[in-house]
Amino acid sequence: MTDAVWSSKSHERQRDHHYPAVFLSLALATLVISLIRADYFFFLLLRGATALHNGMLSGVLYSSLRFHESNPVGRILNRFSKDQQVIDELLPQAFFDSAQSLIMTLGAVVILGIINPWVLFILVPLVPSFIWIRRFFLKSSRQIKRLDSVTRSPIYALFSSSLSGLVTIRAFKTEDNLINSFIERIDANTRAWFELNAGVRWFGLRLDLMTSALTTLMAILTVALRHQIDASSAALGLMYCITLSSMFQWAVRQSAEMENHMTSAERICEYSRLPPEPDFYNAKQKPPSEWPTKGKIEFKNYKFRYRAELEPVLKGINLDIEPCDKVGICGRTGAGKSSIFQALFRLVDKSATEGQICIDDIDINTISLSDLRFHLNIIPQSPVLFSNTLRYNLDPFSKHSDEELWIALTMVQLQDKMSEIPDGLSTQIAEYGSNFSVGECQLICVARALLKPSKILLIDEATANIDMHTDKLIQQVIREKFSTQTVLTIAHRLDTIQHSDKIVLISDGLVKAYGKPADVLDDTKMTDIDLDDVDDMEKGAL
Ligand SMILES: Nc1ncnc2c1ncn2[C@@H]1O[C@H](COP(=O)(O)OP(=O)(O)OP(=O)(O)O)[C@@H](O)[C@H]1O
Repeated sequence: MTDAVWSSKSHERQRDHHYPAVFLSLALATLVISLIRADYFFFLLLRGATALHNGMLSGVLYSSLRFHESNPVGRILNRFSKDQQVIDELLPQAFFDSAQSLIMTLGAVVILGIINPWVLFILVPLVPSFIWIRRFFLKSSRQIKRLDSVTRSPIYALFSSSLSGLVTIRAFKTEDNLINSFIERIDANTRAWFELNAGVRWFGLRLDLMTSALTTLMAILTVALRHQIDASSAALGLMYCITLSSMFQWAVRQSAEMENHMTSAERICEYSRLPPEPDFYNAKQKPPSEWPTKGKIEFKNYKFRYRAELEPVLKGINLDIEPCDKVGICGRTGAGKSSIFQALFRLVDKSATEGQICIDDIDINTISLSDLRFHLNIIPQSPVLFSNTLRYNLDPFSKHSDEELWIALTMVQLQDKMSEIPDGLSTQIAEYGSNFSVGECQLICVARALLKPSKILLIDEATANIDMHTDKLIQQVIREKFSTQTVLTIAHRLDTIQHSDKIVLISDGLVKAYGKPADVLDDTKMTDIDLDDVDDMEKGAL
């Protein structure tokens, strides 16, 4: 019968003309569908990975200070590097493989069912067994995967802190200790990684055994039913069965892998959902765009804690700072000087504070953080420079001309140094400003502050690493350039603040003295002040 069909003229014509056309059309359709699929898949992949990354980035950037205090930088870097890499590369691959293999497996099962329906009975116990063993494997592999991710963070943390403290490590000759603790951390991470791989092999072996059982049973069935199935169908069935074994095994393995990789997505989403600082953009009232016009600052019985459960570090500050005053803040280490600036920038949650701080009669708690911080100017204790050009570091929002930037550099005595560098304003500043001295970095920050129009400037020991002569010049520049602004300066050296309009002496979170420098330093008027503080101040050692 078959011979008759093969030899029939119509079939020969079909074989010569119709079948090649069908095959060609199918091949072309497959090509087009594959291209569309690949394109769409990469489009989805990019969108998904970008959305997850951006969500995590804004979660971290808008999170509170508390989050950054309790999470070492290595932990954050781990999520931005390894977890993001899993989302970018491994998860899509596993998803793609498992989906494709599963669909091909279904196709193979349908063909097997058509050739030899008895095979479908074998699948009845096999499929639940596959599902059960997959679930069993996933229970432990997910935990081990989490362990793998968690033990990687300390490696990043140690690496980044070792790089920034390299000079100290070499000076104290503790390279060996560092290397040993590095090896310990890598061992801890490798143990988790090894266990994960051992688990994958264990799972793979069980899957291999189960699919081999399927092939064996199929072979036995084919032999047993040899009279009912023709030879070509039997061969086709066996071939599909062998392919099905490896394909189904791969599909199950990759789907399990996919679930394991989802722990990275889970970790990234966790950072996307970090609670942002409250009232960042929205608040009870919006200050006028020119606010603060005068620069008057009032502290009214102000108490400040770093966390609601901690003791207050500012214990009831009462202070009236008049517009345009230059106020020096001094006190012992840990007295609470920097905390005053943290309070002005509202770096801790409102619930951890009591009392009021008013700037130009507006309670800073009633306006949004973005409005408040936008209108304050600060030169921080440790200079913050970005690895970008000098121009970017001076004027990140490109609001000034090159001429204005050079004027600012001239004011901080940096013009000679910078004009000697061939690239001038386009000089690349290395990470943390490591290609400049700490003093020079501080001067760049002072120049940046000079360029920002703001009625209030806060200076946190910004000239601590600068020689006396330059310090004096900078103080003079600040007095002249910021004559119409209110300037609060924290200083350890008395010289830095001796020309201030007023001096505040902070002791144990309270204002111990406030007045003209001469008055504050006059022993007769300070009977209630801790004289040790003044002695130390006069020695320039506070
Ligand atoms: N992030 C923080 N979490 C908890 N407590 C903190 C934090 N930062 C500072 N403190 C505590 O608050 C107190 C005041 O610290 P603050 O930094 O304001 O002192 P300071 O007078 O500026 O000291 P220094 O002159 O050394 O910079 C200190 O006892 C310090 O231990």
